[in-house]
Amino acid sequence: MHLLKIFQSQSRFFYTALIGLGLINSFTFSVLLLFINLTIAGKPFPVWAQYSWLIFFGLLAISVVTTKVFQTYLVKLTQQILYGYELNIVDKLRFATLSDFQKLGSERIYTAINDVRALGLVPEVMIVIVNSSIIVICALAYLFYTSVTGGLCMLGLMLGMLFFYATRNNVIRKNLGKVRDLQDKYHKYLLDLLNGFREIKMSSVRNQNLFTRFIKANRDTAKELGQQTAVRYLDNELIGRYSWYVTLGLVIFVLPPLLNMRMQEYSPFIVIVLYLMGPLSSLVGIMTHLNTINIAVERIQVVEEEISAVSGSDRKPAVLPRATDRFESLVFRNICFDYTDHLKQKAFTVGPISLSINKGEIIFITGGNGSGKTTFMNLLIGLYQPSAGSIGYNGRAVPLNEYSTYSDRFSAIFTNNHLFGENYDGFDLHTDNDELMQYVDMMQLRHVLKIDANKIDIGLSKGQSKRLALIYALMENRDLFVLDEWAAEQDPGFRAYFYEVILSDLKAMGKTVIAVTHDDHYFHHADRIIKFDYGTIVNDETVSRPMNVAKRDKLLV
Ligand SMILES: Nc1ncnc2c1ncn2[C@@H]1O[C@H](COP(=O)(O)OP(=O)(O)OP(=O)(O)O)[C@@H](O)[C@H]1O
Repeated sequence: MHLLKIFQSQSRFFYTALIGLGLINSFTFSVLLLFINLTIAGKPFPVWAQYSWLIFFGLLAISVVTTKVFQTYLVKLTQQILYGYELNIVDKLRFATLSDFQKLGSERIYTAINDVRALGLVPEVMIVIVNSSIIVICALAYLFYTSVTGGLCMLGLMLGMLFFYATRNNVIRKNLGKVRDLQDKYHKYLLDLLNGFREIKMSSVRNQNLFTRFIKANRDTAKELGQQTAVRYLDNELIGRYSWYVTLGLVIFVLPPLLNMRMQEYSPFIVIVLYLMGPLSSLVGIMTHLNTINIAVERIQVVEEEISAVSGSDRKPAVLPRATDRFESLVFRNICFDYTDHLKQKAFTVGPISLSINKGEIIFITGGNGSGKTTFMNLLIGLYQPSAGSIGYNGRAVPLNEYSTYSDRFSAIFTNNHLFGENYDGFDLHTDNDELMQYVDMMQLRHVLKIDANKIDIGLSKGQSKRLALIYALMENRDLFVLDEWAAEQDPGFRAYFYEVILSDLKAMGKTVIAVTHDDHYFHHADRIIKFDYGTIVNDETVSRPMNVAKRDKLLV
């Protein structure tokens, strides 16, 4: 039923079209049945008997055309829903906060998008269900018209079969649900294998355990359940088909003596039993697909609701406005962020943090492992929303619904930065772009980067990929640079060049840089050093930065 509501919500003509198809086909199938029985009984068609062949083929043509029109409408509607769901999930996802996205888990998103594909089965399933059910109803009605007792017998038999199938189908659905849960976990293990390939290769125990205890165990259980389900389905089909032959036998051998019927009276029963065989087996056969669709719809809904809840679509601006004002100052007022465990209990709190950052400052963030540096950076750039406190940008408090535009003020390079395979930023990536080539030279990558067709090849070492990320950051032309251990992967020569040349160049360009670093050897190149411990700032001091021009010139050679 839920599926029907989804279709109606997408097209207000859906129920009308469904009822239209139902009425036309009910009429067609009833008349066809009447034709068959009258022919067997040797009676003429009650109206326009001389044109009966025309009526027969005319009705068939109407039914084919109606079904074809409905089918095409349904296919279009299904594809619209299918692609709509896909885009909707991705669209909502991009407005989720980072912490909510991390809680959701990427494997859930992958499987939800896979589930959406199951909706492609809807047109076939719906046409079979509508047409087969109409034939069954028409045949039953005709039987009642012929003989109430016979009709009651047949109805009783069908209800019995329906109960039998419904009970068996419950078990099948539960099994399919379990298979689907196993699929979620399987995706998770696969992501571990693909993302942690190096780590897997480095431990034969880990390698073996991942395969045997997780992937293989998961697939074995799924296979077992899959086999049970397939056997049950086939048993259903087999039982359905043969019980119908048994019904035919009862109609031929038991019904006539029991009800004292003559051949002319019970021949309609035989015709109807034969007439129903095809639709009934189609209905039983389509149950597999129907179950798959229902499970997929349930799962998509759950994931969609979860994504809706975290995406804050109410906070989503229709069009993201670009940040145009230049940076002057930023103030953190008692900002806190709570990490919660699976019971929603506070596990770790970063904050309260109060500080101010002014234009042109070079700030180094230091502190031991787990002291809260990354969390602070994520709060600073608006990826995490604080649980308490407020951020002031250029003297104005930033409301939650402006976080996405607030984030637009920063160019951030994370510890595990990701370079995109496509030019999503729309940069001008051609060798005749002087600005680009100036930054390429600044990063000493002129002979390393392959710049071609408005793209830059991303097959680079970690250090080089961070340099390319800095080129992109420069091309974004934002005022605030946030770098998380950027220099850690650079060779000693380039690291020195970064602290001694690049940072001062950024400052000269009017940039404000906030960088997490452990390179205490270069701390004197900062204007300020902020130290974190146990989630709070324990030291915030201004440093004087000596200008060593001779050394700078040497590094630039
Ligand atoms: N996703 C998370 N879920 C729960 N707690 C977390 C999560 N991420 C971080 N924490 C907690 O927050 C604390 C601070 O983490 P954070 O990553 O900000 O520290 P850090 O100083 O950047 O550490 P490192 O230098 O090791 O990256 C950690 O000690 C941890 O207890």
